[in-house]
Amino acid sequence: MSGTVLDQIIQGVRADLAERQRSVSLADLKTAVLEQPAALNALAALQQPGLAVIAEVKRRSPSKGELASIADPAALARRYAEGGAAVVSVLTEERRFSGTLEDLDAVRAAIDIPVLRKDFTVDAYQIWEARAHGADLVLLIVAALSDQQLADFLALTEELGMHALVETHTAEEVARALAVGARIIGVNVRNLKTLDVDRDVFAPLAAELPAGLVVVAESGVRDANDVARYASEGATAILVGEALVSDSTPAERIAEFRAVAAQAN
Ligand SMILES: O=C(O)c1ccccc1NCC(=O)[C@H](O)[C@H](O)COP(=O)(O)O
Repeated sequence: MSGTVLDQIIQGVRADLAERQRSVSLADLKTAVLEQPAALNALAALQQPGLAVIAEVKRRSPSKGELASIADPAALARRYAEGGAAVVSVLTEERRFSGTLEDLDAVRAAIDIPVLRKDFTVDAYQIWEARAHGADLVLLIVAALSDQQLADFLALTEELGMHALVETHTAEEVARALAVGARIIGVNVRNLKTLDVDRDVFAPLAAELPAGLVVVAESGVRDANDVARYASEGATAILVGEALVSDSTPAERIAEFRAVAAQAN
């Protein structure tokens, strides 16, 4: 298989997507969307005072392999919500992350805070699918999309009453996210093309972002020191996977992260 890690992931995502498209038509998804309650306001949840925590349900990853078995994603999501998470992120990519749309359904049914469908969005079908499964927020990775796709997918997301976490990793990607009017911008310190994690990536990119946006520091949060650092560098939210799924008391960890950030500012 050739190309970057991101290219390889997307190749698998497209193959799995084609399979789902064969079994569930877009028309059926649109009907399912009509039957869903309105999306929760993830933007408002992320704008509440204090550092917002997006807590991720993540079983495995290309960089670390197996992280946690997570037999009951709903139970984990409830613990995240009890700890004060603003949003729960559910990885639904199957090949590399062992996530499923069933995980999304289970989490959606278990909590009443916004849910992020975390996947590699390359087709509008996935946005309809996210809403049909109760998601309030979708991920748009700038590196994986053209400017036109980014604008179209953001517009569709908002038409469906959801919000988008628009993920960047470079100054050029930040400029592209701003150009389409993204209001929730993530800076992923993990380079999805190489898997390198470099926490120094966050501060200069966060400094480019105008006040009033939700600025999410994504990846590489190991402990309270990392949280304090991201908060002092301008993060208004953090997205945490590994540190929470490998902790026996994730609710307490989230509460600790929020308390630490309050002191850092
Ligand atoms: O986590 C990976 O190895 C990974 C590899 C390739 C593409 C995406 C990847 N992760 C997605 C994420 O952005 C993270 O799950 C998320 O930011 C949480 O990261 P962490 O707290 O470091 O688990």
